[in-house]
Amino acid sequence: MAMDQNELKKTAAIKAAEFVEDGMIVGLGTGSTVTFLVEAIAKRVQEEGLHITGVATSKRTGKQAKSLGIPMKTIDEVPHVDLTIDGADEVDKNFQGIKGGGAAHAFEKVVATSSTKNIWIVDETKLVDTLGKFPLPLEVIPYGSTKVFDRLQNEGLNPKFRLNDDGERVKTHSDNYVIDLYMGHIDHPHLLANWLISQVGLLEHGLFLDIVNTVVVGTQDGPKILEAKRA
Ligand SMILES: O=C[C@H](O)[C@H](O)[C@H](O)COP(=O)(O)O
Repeated sequence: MAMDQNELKKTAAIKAAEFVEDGMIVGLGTGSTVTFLVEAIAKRVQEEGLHITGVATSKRTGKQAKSLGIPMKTIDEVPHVDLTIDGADEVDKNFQGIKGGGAAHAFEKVVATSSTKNIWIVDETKLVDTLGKFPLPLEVIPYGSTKVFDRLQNEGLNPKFRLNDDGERVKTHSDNYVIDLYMGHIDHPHLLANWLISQVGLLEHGLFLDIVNTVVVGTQDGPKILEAKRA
């Protein structure tokens, strides 16, 4: 019987947990795939006596990891991170990706860019030829956010403030808004990333470029480890 998306995510997460080694400081991403990862790492901590320190990228991940007995520190309390494992919303053939479906991309990028190695865990439906079908998340400070929004609209980037089920604007952990760009396809991710990050008031975007060299993909034939051929 075919595995559903959640089962595929779980197989990728369990496989990726094998990359964690004794003594490591491990960045733990955010999202449904990472929930399986945290369970798998916690199992190794409990059953194998694996000693690690976790660094969470969201309150949700931190709470889960702590409750399962993984010793945790904040990103500001550790000198560096050895390995970060996180989910992603889209990954292209060059291992460039979109993250932030759960609005955690700013914290995730802080941890990822402090990490010696980064691994993504995804199910096979997230592998794409061109990024951008998944709306690109931005984190924008509330002050002047309509000005940022207007600029994005004038550039034809099709922005929408992200709303919760009550119709209110979604807030990140830093109390900022999320604007999603409904672009359909992103032909030049680096150019777009550079333009976005130069916009005042726009704190961070969900393009994660040249960050990951290993992707563990949950497929119907089992988890597959993809390695980028990057210098
Ligand atoms: O902000 C959320 C993160 O970037 C997630 O890693 C991403 O959205 C993937 O989430 P999920 O594993 O739930 O599909």
